[in-house]
Amino acid sequence: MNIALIAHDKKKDDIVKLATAYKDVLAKHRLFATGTTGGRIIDATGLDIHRFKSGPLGGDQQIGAYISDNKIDMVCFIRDPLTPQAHEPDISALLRLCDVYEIPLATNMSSAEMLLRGLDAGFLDWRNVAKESDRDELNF
Ligand SMILES: O=C(CO)COP(=O)(O)O
Repeated sequence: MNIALIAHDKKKDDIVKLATAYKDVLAKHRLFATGTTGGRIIDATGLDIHRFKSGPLGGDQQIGAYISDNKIDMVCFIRDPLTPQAHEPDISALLRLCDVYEIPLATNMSSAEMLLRGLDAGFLDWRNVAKESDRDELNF
C-alpha cells in the first residue's frame, strides 16, 4: 500500500512517535510525506520515504494529486486544530479529496493508530481490487 504521512508543526513530535512505534508496519509499505514531516521521520526511524514539497509550499496539493490518480491508499495527517495555517485551502482540498476517493484518513493520533493496526491486519486489502479495476479501465 502507498501511505501518506503528514503532520503540522506542533504535531511533528507526535507523528515521529507514531512512526517509531509502527516502524515495522510502515516498513512493509511505500511511504510518502510532506517535506518537513518526512525529514523528521527519516531522521528518527531511517524509513524510506518519498518526500514531497513542504505543506505550505504545495506538498499537500502534490499528495492530493496522487490521491486523484489513485496512487495513495491511506493518509495519516496529524492536524493541529488550534493554530491557523497559511495554506488552509490546500489542507481542506486534501481532506476533501480523501472523501471524494474514499481514501482512509486519520487526522489525529488515536485514529491513525487504528488505521495502522487495520492496515497491518489486512483491512485495506480492498484497495488492491480498487486499483486493479482502475488499471483495467485505463488499460494500463
Ligand atoms: O503543512 C503541512 C501540512 O499541511 C505539513 O508540511 P511539512 O511536513 O512540510 O511541515
